[in-house]
Amino acid sequence: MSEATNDPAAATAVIWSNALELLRKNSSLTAREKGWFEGVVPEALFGTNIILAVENSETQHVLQTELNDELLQALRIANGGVDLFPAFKITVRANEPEQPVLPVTALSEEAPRGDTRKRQPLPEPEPAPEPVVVQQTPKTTHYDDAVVQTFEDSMGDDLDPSAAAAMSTTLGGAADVFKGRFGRSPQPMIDPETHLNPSDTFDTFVPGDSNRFARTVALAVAEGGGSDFNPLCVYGGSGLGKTHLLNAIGNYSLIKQPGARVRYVTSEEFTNEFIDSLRMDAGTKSGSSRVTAFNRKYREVDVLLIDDIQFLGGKTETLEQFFHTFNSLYQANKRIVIASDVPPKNLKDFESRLISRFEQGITVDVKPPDLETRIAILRMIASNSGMRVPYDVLDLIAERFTENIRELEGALNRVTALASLNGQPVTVALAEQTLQDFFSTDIEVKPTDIIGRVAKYFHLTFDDIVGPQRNRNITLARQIAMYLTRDLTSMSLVNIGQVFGGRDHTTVMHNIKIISDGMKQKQEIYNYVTELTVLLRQRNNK
Ligand SMILES: Nc1ncnc2c1ncn2[C@@H]1O[C@H](COP(=O)(O)OP(=O)(O)OP(=O)(O)O)[C@@H](O)[C@H]1O
Repeated sequence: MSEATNDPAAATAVIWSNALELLRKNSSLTAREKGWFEGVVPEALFGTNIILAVENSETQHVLQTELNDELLQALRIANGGVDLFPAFKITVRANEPEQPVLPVTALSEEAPRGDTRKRQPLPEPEPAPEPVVVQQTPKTTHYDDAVVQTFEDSMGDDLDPSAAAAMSTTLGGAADVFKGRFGRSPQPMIDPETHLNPSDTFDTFVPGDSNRFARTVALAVAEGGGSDFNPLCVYGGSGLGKTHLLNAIGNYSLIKQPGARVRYVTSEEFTNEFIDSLRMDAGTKSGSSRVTAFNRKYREVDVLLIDDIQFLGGKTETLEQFFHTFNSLYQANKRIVIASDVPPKNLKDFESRLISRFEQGITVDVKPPDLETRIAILRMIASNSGMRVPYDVLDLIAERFTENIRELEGALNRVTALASLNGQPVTVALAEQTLQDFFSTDIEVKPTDIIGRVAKYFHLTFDDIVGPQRNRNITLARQIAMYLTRDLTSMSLVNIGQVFGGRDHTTVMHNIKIISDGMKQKQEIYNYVTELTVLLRQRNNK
């Protein structure tokens, strides 16, 4: 990878460990072939060369001939897409018993062909380097014009203009604050064509031990790298960065190949679009024109990124459709990336033919981040938000929220919101006070509880919150309910949209952002969210 670190030894070790991991997962190599790489020790980087120490001339010969292509490919990917050539050095170790013994490999009980010498133990893992980011050329597209919105603009998605104006009045100076003190508020927009979120890039994805391999492979896929990674399946728990990685692949693919047809879709959207196409065709005499259009839309992309695939389980017709879409893209060498909450083999109610196709490529996981990574993520978010947050506050949040990065973000947002409202600096005491109700993160809250509780709080009905009405109070209540649903449950944006009367996930995202920003600007918004959170937590504690 092109991960820069000031320590050349650490950089060499990181590149080799990523390359080795890729070679271990390379399905075109047998276990015996993979064994040849296990005793290799990376020594140094010199320009475009990496010095690899091997134990004997036979290993060197095999790596330079039979396994040369695979080695070069892995090194190039691990080096961030830049060619890196191996230079071999044979190390003869004193005290090495000469008698032939079976090799020790991390992968297999089989010995690599012809290797009869004892293998060197694997090098001690290097300490994790400081998180660094891949330098990515900023994308200059129409987002640049679209991202900037005033507070009134930002109310627009779910409000008519008069209601927006009224709302702005109710919120007092909020609109002015948005335009004034904080300048123009950046509001990332989902690209209508690709459905990508331009904020989710490799630049903003902090690497750590929990996700480093997933990120390396994702970057390789975005670079257009090896067919061994097709399809790429990313799995892991909620809020650990799967959606972020999918978007990063899409965004980076567009940088590498500006004309590429990239499409991000959740499995719910895929299902809904398919059902709509069937329903619309049923009402016409024009044969299967809508289904044909649906097929064309998904079978003519260069990169298909499909999120939350687990939700397709048991949907027989949609799965059948997806199977054909998958085959058509796969055969045309188009890239397919899939995210799910479980590894492919554990996907429920999926036919084995589809699971085996998923397993043809590479499967990587994202795990809960360790403390250092959580701190690095919080530092990045804080620095991007422009708020001054002392490191001890970030450390405190990182220590308390361990399982889910979305919760980390939510906690930091609450702390900075309160500080901003009160014009106070962010301190550990303030963070302790703000977060005391949120430290227990294992309480399950249902979206219907949230909607019911928010409705009652604002003297409205459940139907008002999920219905189409756009008057001021209802809109605010609905936005707060959406924010709380995202904050207190692990539901995806698409699922939240469905619960809230079938709204689009971009509308949900937009409304959540309004409340997240509003909490920093307006005391009553902050109070509503805080009081409702406490009420919901108490209610669910009983
Ligand atoms: N390594 C990371 N660096 C920076 N931000 C991250 C990282 N991982 C996740 N995030 C952020 O955490 C939040 C949750 O991540 P994301 O939505 O990608 O999770 P997910 O695994 O897709 O969750 P779900 O399964 O619930 O949809 C996002 O705002 C994302 O940008």
